[in-house]
Amino acid sequence: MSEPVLTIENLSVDYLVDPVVHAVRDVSLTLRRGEVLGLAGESGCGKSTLAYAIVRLLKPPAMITSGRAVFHARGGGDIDWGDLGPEDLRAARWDKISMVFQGAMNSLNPVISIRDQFEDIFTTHRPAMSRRDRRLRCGDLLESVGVDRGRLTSYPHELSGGMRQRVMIAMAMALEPQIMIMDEPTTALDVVVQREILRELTRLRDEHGFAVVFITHDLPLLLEISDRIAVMRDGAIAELGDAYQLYTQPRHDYTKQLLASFPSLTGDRGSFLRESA
Ligand SMILES: Nc1ncnc2c1ncn2[C@@H]1O[C@H](COP(=O)(O)OP(=O)(O)OP(=O)(O)O)[C@@H](O)[C@H]1O
Repeated sequence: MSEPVLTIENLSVDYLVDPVVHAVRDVSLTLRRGEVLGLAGESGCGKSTLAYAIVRLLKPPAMITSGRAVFHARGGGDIDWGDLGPEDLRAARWDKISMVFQGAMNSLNPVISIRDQFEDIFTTHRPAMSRRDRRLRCGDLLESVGVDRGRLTSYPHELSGGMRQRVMIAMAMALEPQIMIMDEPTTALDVVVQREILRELTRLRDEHGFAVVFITHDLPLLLEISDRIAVMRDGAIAELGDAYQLYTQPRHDYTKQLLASFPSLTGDRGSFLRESA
């Protein structure tokens, strides 16, 4: 069992509306170095709120009412994200933990070339890097997600949705973070493109060893790519376990219900599942 890279302790988030929404309730979990942790659960169960809370990207009326998320640096040393000021948080976000959120591909600025948006990450976070190295690195990163480096001069509208999402993943990897949080990163894409991107992601994870928190309501997909899965219900973790075990021997009634709600899961058992060791 590998060491932890992130520990979430008793995290709770409310939306201060009337009546108050308890979106995340007392969530504790450990993310291990290099693992893919899937977060499953039906719409509205609090998956995105938890993800945003981890990186402190929540805006009012959301409020973290208790708990903390502690990042464990590779060389030792813990960083409690709640202790960071706005500047340190901004710096740590791409560097230590990066994010690809739902519809991220639409967050690319349409009037700025891919290269300029990409290089901006390095000019901001790695100011000492030479222009030549920056360019080289942007091209390498793009190729690592299966996009030709010639595309750097393109504008976002000249790329397909799948390509734009790949660009976002490449950007999220730019500073070699130890954690990537992905909230429905491929939902807007067709199934074939989705598969290709996820295959790339798994390969990149194997190569670079970053941990991934992968959020989707698509349980079959999650079973396929995750090492462990946390099932959320009403803001709390109902069950957390090894993906294969959760599929073959779900303990919680809610997990059983969730599994049963996907017809594809009642077919040929294991046909889409990575065989567990
Ligand atoms: N800005 C907001 N104001 C009030 N309530 C909110 C706000 N954003 C989310 N909520 C509520 O918080 C709860 C958790 O929402 P959240 O988006 O985290 O769930 P989710 O599991 O990610 O859902 P989905 O899969 O649909 O994205 C839901 O009840 C939602 O209605």
